[in-house]
Amino acid sequence: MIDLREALRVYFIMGSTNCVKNPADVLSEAISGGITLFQFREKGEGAFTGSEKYALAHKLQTICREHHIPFIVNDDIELAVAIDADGVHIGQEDETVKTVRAKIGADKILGVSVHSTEEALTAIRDGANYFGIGPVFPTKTKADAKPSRGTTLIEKLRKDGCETPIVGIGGITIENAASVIEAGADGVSVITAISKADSPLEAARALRNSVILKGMVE
Ligand SMILES: Nc1nc(C(F)(F)F)ncc1COP(=O)(O)OP(=O)(O)O
Ligand SMILES: [Mg+2]
Repeated sequence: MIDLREALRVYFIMGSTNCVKNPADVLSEAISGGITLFQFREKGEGAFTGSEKYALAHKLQTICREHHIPFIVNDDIELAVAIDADGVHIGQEDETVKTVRAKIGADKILGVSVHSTEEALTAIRDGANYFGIGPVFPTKTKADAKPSRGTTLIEKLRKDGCETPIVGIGGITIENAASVIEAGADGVSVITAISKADSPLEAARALRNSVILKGMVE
């Protein structure tokens, strides 16, 4: 298993509906800019389905493989298994952690969205490798997002001694990303801040610089 604390640092999440430019070009630029992990999240109005979704997933996975960037699939466990993704990310409304862990096997990455200590404890008990916590700030990207809660839960889990890798999500920008790390997260995840940037490369680079503490991973 890769070192998730490092891999979660600059976590880009995207699907075709989040991009202005060609998704493959956006991902290539984001990788050049220094993202450390990628999540394929093809859902919502106008998203690809079926064979087109598989084709895009395979195309983006190939780009990630060429650059040794782990490729995570959001929600779609069947797709993840079919293309041998590096892992999956699920929320509280998706299949249970226990079921998904059984489907993907022991050495794949399993990320879970958690919104409380109870959800975090259950996720760990059932085999999660990292937590997605948010929305930290208001977001327009996820239509059914819960109200933003700042970094309260991240700070609480760390104060209670939780050592599980955590990535913050929701409305994170180059300007507010450092505060999420200071609160105790190992990384930040973004969609729009990179996918809708004029230069996804520059946006990824700026985001990386804002969260990579000097002297750590350069
Ligand atoms: N996709 C996500 N990725 C992360 C990650 F940790 F990777 F940053 N955290 C949270 C979510 C939200 O996951 P979920 O609650 O299932 O909603 P959706 O399926 O609409 O994304
Ligand atoms: Mg989900």
